[in-house]
Amino acid sequence: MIEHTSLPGVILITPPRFGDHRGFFSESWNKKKLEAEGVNLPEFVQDNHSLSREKGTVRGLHFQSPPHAQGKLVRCGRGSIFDVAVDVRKGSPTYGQWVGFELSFENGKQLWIPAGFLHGFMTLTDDAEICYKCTDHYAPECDGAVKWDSCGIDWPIADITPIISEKDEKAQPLSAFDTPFTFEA
Ligand SMILES: Cc1cn([C@H]2C[C@H](O)[C@@H](COP(=O)(O)OP(=O)(O)O[C@H]3O[C@H](C)C(=O)[C@H](O)[C@H]3O)O2)c(=O)[nH]c1=O
Repeated sequence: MIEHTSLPGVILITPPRFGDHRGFFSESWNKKKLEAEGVNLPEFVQDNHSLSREKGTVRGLHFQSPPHAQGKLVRCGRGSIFDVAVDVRKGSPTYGQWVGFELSFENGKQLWIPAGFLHGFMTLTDDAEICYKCTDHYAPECDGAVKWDSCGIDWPIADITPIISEKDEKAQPLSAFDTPFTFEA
């Protein structure tokens, strides 16, 4: 159920599914069971849900700066996405490094992204829905974005002009980004 990634702190979580002739049941979030596997996540205070209608949509790379930095536990409830985390903590030995994974309704995988990492995704199907838990509330004054194609990410659908928001269109490249996060060893 737990897979640590090449970015320490970023974790893949795959809750078990109990299938039967009707379909399946899964506990999509169970604090006690995760802690039993040594995964202690901060308290979640807000759940988000977004739908991206078309394949090739990119949302991100986003963050909220302190004092409202957010950790996120992301899952894909319909369709499929390529979900990405980028380490932007000042002083981190993995600063600027990224990991990306396919999260889908089919594979049931979830990605835990701690505060101090950028988060973004590219949809691999039409009608991709994500549901994600956040460790702090939305704070527009702390909301920020880094240009989706400025971190060397190997996005799975190459040579496309993704569908992105006006905010993401205007985002600054990672090279110009002055991170508000520090690395706590
Ligand atoms: C994030 C957020 C947004 N909003 C409102 C603000 C806008 O009127 C509207 C769309 O917001 P935005 O364009 O920022 O939504 P996304 O592009 O999906 O942004 C999110 O996508 C990336 C991948 C993330 O990880 C963040 O959670 C978040 O930045 O929802 C709220 O009311 N509450 C919220 O928590």
